[in-house]
Amino acid sequence: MRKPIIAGNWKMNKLAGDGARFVLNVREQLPEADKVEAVVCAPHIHLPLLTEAARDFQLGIGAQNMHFEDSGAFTGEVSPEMLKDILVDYVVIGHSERREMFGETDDSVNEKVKAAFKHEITPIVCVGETLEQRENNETFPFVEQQVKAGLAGLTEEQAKQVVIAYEPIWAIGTGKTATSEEANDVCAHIRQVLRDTFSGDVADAVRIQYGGSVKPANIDELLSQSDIDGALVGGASLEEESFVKLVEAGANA
Ligand SMILES: O=C(CO)COP(=O)(O)O
Repeated sequence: MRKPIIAGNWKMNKLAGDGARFVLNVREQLPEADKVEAVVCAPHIHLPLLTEAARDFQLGIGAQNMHFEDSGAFTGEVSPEMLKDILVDYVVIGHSERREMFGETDDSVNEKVKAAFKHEITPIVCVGETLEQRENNETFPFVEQQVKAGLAGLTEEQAKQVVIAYEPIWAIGTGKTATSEEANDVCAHIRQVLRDTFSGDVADAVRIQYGGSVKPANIDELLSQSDIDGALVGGASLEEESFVKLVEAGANA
């Protein structure tokens, strides 16, 4: 049984103090950590306050990006070593907004995934097609190559720990959700790719999240699907009440 993982992606929202208050407020309301993994991915500048607020409590704190080098002349960047130093446990890698707007490529995603493992940070690797690719029936091959390239060179033990977030770009922030069947078909295909590339054990172990306009009203149906093990949530993760509801849905899935 794969433990569901519900992660909020705050994107470029909230001030640090609001973020810390959010963590302090929700931590008592979240369900038992043995039933669900709850994570909040916040802007870098919030992370020290958030990891402090979440200390001794089972709410994971994640970054939304990082560089792959430990240190060096990379003005404006944050390294995996710096994230680990302030007790960050997760990092979102290859979000479509970073691929579209900040030049993230499959190669840089792969470098970052390997760097995350070097520092024992769990990578949440994002994949997903554009509307045009979906309409041209390119979803499966496109997502397949994103998964293969992103996870290239990992050992089986590392691959098992990766979290993959399938986020169809046309469903992000648009209010359009893929139907749960559409989402599940792609997640099942990703699992098949993991089986063919690594092994059945890896395919059985990897958690695959769906992301794109997930909210309390639609999460149950998404999580009831065979190959959807969680959600990566933007807008609906910003309010405490709806974040708690989403995590509760994960615990009941
Ligand atoms: O991009 C997303 C999460 O990473 C999805 O965002 P929304 O939930 O706001 O559609």
